[in-house]
Amino acid sequence: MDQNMNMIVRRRMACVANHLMPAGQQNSCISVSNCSSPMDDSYRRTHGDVPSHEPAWRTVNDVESGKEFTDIIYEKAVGEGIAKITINRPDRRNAFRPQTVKELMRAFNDARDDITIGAIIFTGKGTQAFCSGGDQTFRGKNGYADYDNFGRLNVLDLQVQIRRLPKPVIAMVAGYAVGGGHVLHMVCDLTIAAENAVFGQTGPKVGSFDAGYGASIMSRLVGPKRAREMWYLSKFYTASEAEKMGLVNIVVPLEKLEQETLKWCREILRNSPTAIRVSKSAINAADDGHAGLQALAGDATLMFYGTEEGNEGRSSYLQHQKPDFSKFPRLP
Ligand SMILES: CC(C)(COP(=O)(O)OP(=O)(O)OC[C@H]1O[C@@H](n2cnc3c(N)ncnc32)[C@H](O)[C@@H]1OP(=O)(O)O)[C@@H](O)C(=O)NCCC(=O)NCCSC(=O)c1cc(O)c2ccccc2c1O
Repeated sequence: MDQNMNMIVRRRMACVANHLMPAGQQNSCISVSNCSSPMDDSYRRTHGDVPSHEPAWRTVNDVESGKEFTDIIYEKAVGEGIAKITINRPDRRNAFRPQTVKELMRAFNDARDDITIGAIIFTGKGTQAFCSGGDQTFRGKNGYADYDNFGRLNVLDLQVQIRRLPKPVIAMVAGYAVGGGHVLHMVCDLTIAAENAVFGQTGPKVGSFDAGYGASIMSRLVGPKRAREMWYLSKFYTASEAEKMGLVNIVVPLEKLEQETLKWCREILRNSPTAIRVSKSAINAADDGHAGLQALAGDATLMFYGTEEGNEGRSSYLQHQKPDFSKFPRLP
């Protein structure tokens, strides 16, 4: 066996051994990219490597106003199914105010509705922060208020939107992902972190807490003991600590962050969109209760409408005829 083959076999065995270990005991130093990239299986030979070119980004305006967004940048990669949504308040470490959240929701909604988009990157402008949570200068007695005389906690709606969005949302994190910004990366499907990323909750330090997804999804990701630690102590964690805790998928050098994130997006885009859509709703289903079941069940209906059996019912109804369901097998 030549040296190259030897290495491939050792990596494959390490991956398999790691996969068979009980959850929580896996060797976290074997990163997914190390597992998948050097493989020389038939799929890889057929499909080749994931392209690594820089995409041409096209800026998308706010559909509601027809003008440029003020607090975010919304882009789509020309000819590829990738959207990128960037919080653009770097001087405040990308803290969000209600306007930021409203713009984010409109961009995510557009990316959901655009059937050419299959993966959405969510990030922050610059290298110092992904997002530092709610902008405390806008915080009042009943939430965050900018252009209104009343407060709101509209980031909670954004969290739900990302969780239910039937396409993968990938958090691309450089610098701080703290407070409400930490919750935002946790609700994303995947997190790709730069080596300079810093993770943590800050709420208890500034008189706040997120007792919704900020607690429940975190507890699922890192386990209840760690979740308590993160909230009670409000410590910060390095990217490599976060990777070991299961908070992030991979850590890469800062200069490779976007390249790696695009690679993951392109890898996803090579796969079946329906399989990915149903995987997302299935992974969320049990934790999300009725809302989770509804998303998964909606996927089943969506697919059923495309079948002959589904169409038999619809067309018979429209033609005022009895449907003939006898021609469809009652499968075991
Ligand atoms: C993120 C930091 C650790 C970065 O520290 P660093 O030293 O690098 O930078 P500075 O601290 O000097 O920051 C530069 C500049 O930005 C301002 N800034 C940073 N973050 C915020 C912020 N969140 N709000 C307002 N302003 C911010 C900072 O003041 C500086 O400005 P100057 O004018 O002074 O130069 C560090 O910045 C930091 O710890 N930031 C605060 C993090 C934080 O506590 N966030 C809020 C947590 S609460 C929250 O996010 C939240 C929001 C919600 O909407 C909720 C809804 C429902 C339930 C719960 C919610 C919730 O908890």
